[in-house]
Amino acid sequence: MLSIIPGNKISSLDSTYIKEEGISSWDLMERAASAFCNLLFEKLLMVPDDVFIFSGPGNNGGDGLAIARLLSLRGKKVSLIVFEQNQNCSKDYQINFEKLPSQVQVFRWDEFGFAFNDHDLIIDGIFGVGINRPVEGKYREVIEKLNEAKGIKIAIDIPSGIPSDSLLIGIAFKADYTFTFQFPKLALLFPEHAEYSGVIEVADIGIPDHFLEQFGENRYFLTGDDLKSLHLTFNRFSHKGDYGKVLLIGGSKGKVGAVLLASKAALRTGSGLVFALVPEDERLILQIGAPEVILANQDEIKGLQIFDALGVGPGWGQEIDISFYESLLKRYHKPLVIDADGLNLLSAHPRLIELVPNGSILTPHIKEFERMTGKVDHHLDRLQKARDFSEKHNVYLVLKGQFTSITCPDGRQFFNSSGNQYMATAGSGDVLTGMVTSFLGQGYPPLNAALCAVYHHGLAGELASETRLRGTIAGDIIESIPASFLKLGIA
Ligand SMILES: NC(=O)C1=CN([C@@H]2O[C@H](COP(=O)(O)OP(=O)(O)OC[C@H]3O[C@@H](n4cnc5c(N)ncnc54)[C@H](O)[C@@H]3O)[C@@H](O)[C@H]2O)[C@H](O)CC1
Ligand SMILES: [K+]
Repeated sequence: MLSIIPGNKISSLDSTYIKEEGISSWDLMERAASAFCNLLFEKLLMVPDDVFIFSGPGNNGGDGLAIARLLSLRGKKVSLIVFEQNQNCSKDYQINFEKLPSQVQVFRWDEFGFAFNDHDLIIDGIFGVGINRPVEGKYREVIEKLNEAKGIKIAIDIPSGIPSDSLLIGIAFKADYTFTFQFPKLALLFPEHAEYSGVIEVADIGIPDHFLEQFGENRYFLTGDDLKSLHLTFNRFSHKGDYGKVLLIGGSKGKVGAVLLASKAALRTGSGLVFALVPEDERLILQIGAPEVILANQDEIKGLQIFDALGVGPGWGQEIDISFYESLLKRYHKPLVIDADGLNLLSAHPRLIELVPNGSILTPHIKEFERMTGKVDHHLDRLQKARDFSEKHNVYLVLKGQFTSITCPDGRQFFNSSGNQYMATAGSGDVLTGMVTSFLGQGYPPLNAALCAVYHHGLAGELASETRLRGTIAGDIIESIPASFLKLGIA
């Protein structure tokens, strides 16, 4: 799995890697530049003919120079805008400057006119992960102009101004796309930086995962390549029991739809038997909405251990009999999934959190999370609080949002790459609850259940929204779950 390396370790990673590979730092920069160009032609339907590249004094600027050469050789009209005298720039910057073809027009930043068209391509190679202070002076002036400019904007590695692992102070380049090298830098995953990063694409520069791992700090980026090995395999001799028996508990007047969505999602994720416990008056709605779901009776609720997994909380409301919740937590000893009001009730009755079985999976959105842990200042703070909470209570924490994070009791943190903005729709979280519960009930270890559910949920959302865009609803995500399995080749 792709490790996320903190910015201050990237130069030791580079130097150790190039030594081991027997290549030069220039070779690695060349790989980076050509990976960037390949992504450019892959991701943009039409690569503009007029390209403007802004190169700062470090290796991010050096990448810009190499990209200028490669794009010029591919017939683009490239203008290069520089800030410093060559002798004040990094070694590989200087080498690449010497290699520029004569067709590339070079401007000093203060000689350049800043007149762009809609179809121009602007590439930001001003600063990368080596930024060490807020952007001021000429750099600020240029970035402000670029942020106002027309054209398609792409950041090399990270938008200039964003520090690799912490919160932006001051200004930064606002990119439509960020092509980041080998792994996403942590700060690209912060919601505070969404308007700067644009669409994030990872450009593979050939450093193997096991090598990255040595420099990482237990943070990983979850991609489709990781998924297959996390799945259990079933065959034609498998019977209903193998696919697990799960129980979803929730629903209240007007909110039984949440349990309906979670139950259907559990069925589509492969659960053999899905039971639901909803208030007496809501049973009929559930049964009509999903005939495949079995309504749980009192005996089943008494003997909870017959269930392989429980999903608690969707649409539950805050008015439930808290002693029932308490007895549920006392009587069920396997990991369970807690969402929505199940979490809000834990915040309102903190003594209950001590009863949550070890290894349970809690799936809060940002507001629910704050109710559990107190006020959060920014995403980095949130990620730290997630680690503290998971460790203290021995639970897995799935923090929902763009790049949903999954935090383990041992501190490992995984960031999901699938999903899109169209999934921010009512009931989407209930679908996820049903999916996690389903995987848990099928016998997946809690971490794998969380990782598989989160990734498939995102991919199903992407597939559902292909034709429905902003009209995508939670039910569409459920219907696309099988297509997500199919896409990853999982039987
Ligand atoms: N393995 C990889 O990921 C590779 C990354 N590459 C690229 O290299 C950059 C990082 O390069 P580095 O030289 O370390 O830093 P920068 O280019 O970001 O800039 C450092 C440069 O800028 C000065 N500086 C820093 N902050 C400021 C500021 N606010 N104002 C003015 N000047 C500032 C600093 O003093 C230095 O002179 C990485 O992002 C990738 O793009 C390689 O290509 C190889 C593979
Ligand atoms: K940059």
